[in-house]
Amino acid sequence: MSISNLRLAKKIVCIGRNYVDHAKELGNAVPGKPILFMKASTALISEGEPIVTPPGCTNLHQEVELAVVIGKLAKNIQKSEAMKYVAGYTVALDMTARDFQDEAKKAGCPWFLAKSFDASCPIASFIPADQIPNPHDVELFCKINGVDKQRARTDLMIFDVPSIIEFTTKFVTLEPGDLLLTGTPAGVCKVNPGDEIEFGITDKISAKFNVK
Ligand SMILES: O=C(O)/C=C/C(=O)CC(=O)C(=O)O
Ligand SMILES: [Mg+2]
Repeated sequence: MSISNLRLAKKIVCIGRNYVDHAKELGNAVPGKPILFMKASTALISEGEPIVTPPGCTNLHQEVELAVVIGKLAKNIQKSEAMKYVAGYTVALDMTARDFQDEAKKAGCPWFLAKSFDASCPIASFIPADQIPNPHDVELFCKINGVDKQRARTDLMIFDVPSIIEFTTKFVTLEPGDLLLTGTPAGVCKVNPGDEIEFGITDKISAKFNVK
């Protein structure tokens, strides 16, 4: 497989509540260890395809996130070795049906439908690792209809990329092409059909998607 074809990812592993301000804006405690969940690969969409509101959802949120692209098979990887397994990066939206998630949280049920519905993971293009020497020194942004909603530097992550890889690969083998979404900063909000969402890594990449 070609690592740069992000649509070939087998798994999309996501980290939740990885920025203090985002954990707080949703009234959550700051986690002591990474919170992991997954999106199906059928969640991936590329520019030109619409973000489709899932049936019955009345509170669809955008979450801009730095995404790490895994370059080689990774199992039980120590933090000190972790960056050798990173082929590159992209930027993604972790689209979230917040009403489904709130309902699932209240019932103590999984977030699967809230997070993994079709078209819930719009992605930009691949950036090779050498073009981002330090993934904790970039700025993420997200605009809705041209208005800034999210803008934050990735040094605000609670768990950095090597810590996430070490923690994840204790439990789950990561395969070439898999995507690791590293959590969203503050500023998530309701998006509506007809909205245009533009997001990216400042001075590196951006992408635009429309909500249907
Ligand atoms: O705990 C919640 O209410 C919501 C958490 C998330 O949706 C977590 C993320 O996906 C994130 O922080 O990026
Ligand atoms: Mg997220």
